[in-house]
Amino acid sequence: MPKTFALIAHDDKKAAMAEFAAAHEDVLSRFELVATGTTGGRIMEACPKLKVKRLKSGPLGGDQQIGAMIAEGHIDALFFFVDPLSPHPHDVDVKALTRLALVYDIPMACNRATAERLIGTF
Ligand SMILES: O=C(CO)COP(=O)(O)O
Repeated sequence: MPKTFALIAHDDKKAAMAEFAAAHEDVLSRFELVATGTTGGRIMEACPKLKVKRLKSGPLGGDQQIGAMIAEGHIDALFFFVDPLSPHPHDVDVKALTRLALVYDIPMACNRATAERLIGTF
């Protein structure tokens, strides 16, 4: 059974996420991928080889959906490029998601520098 990665990026970090995914397209293509709605669309535009299951957009519940998948044991790593310089209306959902990643001890990369190191471990 292939492992599943969750990919999420705040608006100011979506370009970085698309670049990251394109740089690691071959590695990512070996895994099941889920993403919040807009992030998933950007990744698929940048990476024709990747099939990404798109959930709801973050502010409309996508972060919560990924949190639920973590709680149910369906996520093996979380790549969440967080923008620490902008306010987000769904900040409580972001916090709930990162909290569940901590509760369930899921490898979590919240910036590109960490993501580059984490992806190298798979
Ligand atoms: O808001 C997000 C993460 O908190 C991301 O959602 P989108 O990928 O739909 O923009």
